Amino acid sequence: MNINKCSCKENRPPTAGRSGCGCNINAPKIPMDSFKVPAVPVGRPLGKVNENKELGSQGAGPAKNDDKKKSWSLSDFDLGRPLGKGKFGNVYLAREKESHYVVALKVLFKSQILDSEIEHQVRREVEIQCRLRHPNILRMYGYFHDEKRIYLILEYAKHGSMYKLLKERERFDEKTVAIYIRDLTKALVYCHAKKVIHRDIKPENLLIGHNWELKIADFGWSVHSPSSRRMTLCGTLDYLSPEMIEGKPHNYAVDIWSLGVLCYELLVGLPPFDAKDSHQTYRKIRYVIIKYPDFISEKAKDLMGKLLVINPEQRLPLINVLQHPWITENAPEGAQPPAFNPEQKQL
Ligand SMILES: Nc1ncnc2c1ncn2[C@@H]1O[C@H](COP(=O)(O)OP(=O)(O)OP(=O)(O)O)[C@@H](O)[C@H]1O
Repeated sequence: MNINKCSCKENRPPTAGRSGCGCNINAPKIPMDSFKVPAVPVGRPLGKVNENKELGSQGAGPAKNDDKKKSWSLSDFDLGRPLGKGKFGNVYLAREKESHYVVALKVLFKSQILDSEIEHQVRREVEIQCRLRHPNILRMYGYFHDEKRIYLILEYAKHGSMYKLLKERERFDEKTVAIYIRDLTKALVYCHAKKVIHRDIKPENLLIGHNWELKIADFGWSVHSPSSRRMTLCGTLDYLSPEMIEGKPHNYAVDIWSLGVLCYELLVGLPPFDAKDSHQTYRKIRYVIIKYPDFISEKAKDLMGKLLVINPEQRLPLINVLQHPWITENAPEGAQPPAFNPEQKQL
């Protein structure tokens, strides 16, 4: 096991509040110019974006009516306020000029991507996310690039990241978590049916949409299965499965493990294997040492206990997660996540 600094140049900084690289140094390199879209001049179009004009998260997205114009460019969009800062660039609210469709434009700097040797990761994120269509998966409508930047045209998730919401709320009640877990499970069933393993499910990679629904984002670490790709690890291991931290081959079951970790973190406010250093976390994951606070119900513990199982073959299949009594009782079909407002009391 390598839980020290990884030898790759990725140097993925820890996410606020935890670390967790899981870089993949063995993935094939794909040159930047494989983004075969004509370069467009960089110019910052002016214009005020009214985010309430969003067409809704289930809309078809911005469409190109003009057949002659095969690709997007920055001049197709009015840029609005920054939505957040990522490791390799920023995300802006934007509106497609013709359709007035509101999107999030993720701007990545090519120089940083090349320096960090993560072209393969960006390319994989684009290839995989563009193909997926599910109400609980953030849509990627397309991409374009210019000399210095790559632009990803993403569905706009109005309520930002799950990580931020969890920090504000500290933890969620069981009904809310059951709805998030039900929806995430459905999205993972869909991904796995398309032979995509996400491999990086955690609150930082989940966004909250217009109707407070959960959306899986960030497919940078996902792979098509079967895959011979391995992950080299560095940083904190919070969401990684026992087989991953031990560098063993892994499959779809890694997403089932992280579903269990997520369920715990959303209910408790801290991940189950949280410890003062990564060696302690490693030991806790390896022997599945979990302490449940008194306020966690028996049924919730039962579900988490069936997900957080060392042997990947013995983890509860996703389809059975949807039939588990904790899910069916707390998140019956049609139950939607609650709307939160900052004045609402925490639990
Ligand atoms: N589609 C979106 N809609 C709304 N807000 C978004 C969207 N995408 C990103 N954001 C906001 O921008 C922040 C940074 O996003 P970004 O994906 O660049 O971060 P990141 O986790 O560092 O990504 P990566 O790991 O891919 O570099 C998010 O935490 C979120 O608050």
